[in-house]
Amino acid sequence: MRPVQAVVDKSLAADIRPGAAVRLTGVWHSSSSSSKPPPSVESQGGKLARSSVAGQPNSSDVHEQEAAVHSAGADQGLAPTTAELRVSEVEILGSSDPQTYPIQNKYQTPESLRAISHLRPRTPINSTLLRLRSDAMALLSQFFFQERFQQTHPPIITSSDCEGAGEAFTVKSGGTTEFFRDPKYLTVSSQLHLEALAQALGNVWTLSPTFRAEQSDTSRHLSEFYMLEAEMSFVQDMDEVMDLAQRMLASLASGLKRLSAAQELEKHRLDSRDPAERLAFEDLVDPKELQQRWRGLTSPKRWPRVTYTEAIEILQPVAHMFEHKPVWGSGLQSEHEKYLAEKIGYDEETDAFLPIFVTQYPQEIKAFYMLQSESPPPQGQTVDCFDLLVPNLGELAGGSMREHRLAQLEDNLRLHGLEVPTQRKARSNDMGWYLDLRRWGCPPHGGFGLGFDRLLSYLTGVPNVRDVVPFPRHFERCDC
Ligand SMILES: NC(=O)C[C@H](N)C(=O)O
Repeated sequence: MRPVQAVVDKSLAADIRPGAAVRLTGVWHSSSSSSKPPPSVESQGGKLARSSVAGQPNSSDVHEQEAAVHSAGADQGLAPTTAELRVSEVEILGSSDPQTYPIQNKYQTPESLRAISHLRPRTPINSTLLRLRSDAMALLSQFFFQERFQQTHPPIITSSDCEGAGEAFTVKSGGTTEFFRDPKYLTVSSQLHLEALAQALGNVWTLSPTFRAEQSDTSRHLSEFYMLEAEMSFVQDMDEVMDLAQRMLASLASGLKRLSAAQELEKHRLDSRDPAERLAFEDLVDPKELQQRWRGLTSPKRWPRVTYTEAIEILQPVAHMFEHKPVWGSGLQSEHEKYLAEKIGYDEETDAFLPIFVTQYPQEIKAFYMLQSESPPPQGQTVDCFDLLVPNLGELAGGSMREHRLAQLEDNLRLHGLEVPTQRKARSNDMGWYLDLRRWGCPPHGGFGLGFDRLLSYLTGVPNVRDVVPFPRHFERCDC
């Protein structure tokens, strides 16, 4: 769709109250004669909502604009072929009282806008972010379609906590968990179900809502978030999975660059003349760093891969910089992850931040389903897994090779203190079904999960993940 801009005389502009839904009719001025914008456009809350009727533009009749009504928004993009509608008639379709309309044409803090998440998408910056989110979904679908992955719908209500971290929300009906006979949970990861589907369909992927009852009130955590998960069958080794993650992100970033929402975001970033443009732009990542991120994502270089053991060796000499001491056998803290991403990921030659893969973590601190590494370091047994780390944010994605052999998977369950089901029982709440997958023809396989909202926050430089989702849910907040 072509971006359009409405130009309204001051006399008519007075009729367009902040928040009102209007239809604007007039004459088109177009810099490209091939396009055919409609004779009128509709606008809601200051954004052009949609074109109403198809028709022929008339580009002959436009003079210098007298008043480009930015108070009414009327701004759908910035591409050079922007069409201008010189408005001669304003029809009010839905009135709005400017005295009580909560979106003011002045700076409002991101926090105050989060409190009105039902109206926040009407602000220029937020609607741009949500359009960019939509573009990203379309590009990812295209990428996986081209890679011949099947998109699937794994369940939201599940019988197990895949990650075993005790962070699952329990599903209740009328105050009890009786509805399904046994307690059920909102999914923390679709991985186990994707494994079942990958055995049947070949490579699969999903972008699904995921839930974690983590009491982490940070700019990186949501209780309801979207996770992109991919599972590959018949995989030789984990390099194939990491290669896929890099290809996917590179293709997404280069696709986004060409679309108007990303360009529009750049315009909002640069244009601070209109106070409304600055909405939600507090603590924005420095534009130089943002470019370094995008250069890294689209770099033809292979992203660095270091083992967890090597990472600990890098961290230990600078242990004084951290609150938590880096020791082999403990998880990497987010301060460690950020340091590693900046230190290892910075590519001087291209002035870019390449995301980095940290691989082979100790088995004890990782999930039961991961495959043991064949040649672990002297410090202890590790598993074939990876975390994808980026500067300022830390972990963006995590993946692994899955233990595909029944006996070894049972050993892993024991090692993690989990129950080993002997035989699949109908209606049971245990992991029997997951072991069944190993019982009958399980090829080596692996996959990853990537936090989609975190990715958008990384791509846009909007530091708080709550500002790239329409209705954020997080610890102690679920307002509408
Ligand atoms: N699909 C995945 O590999 C994601 C993994 N289960 C996680 O939640 O981190």
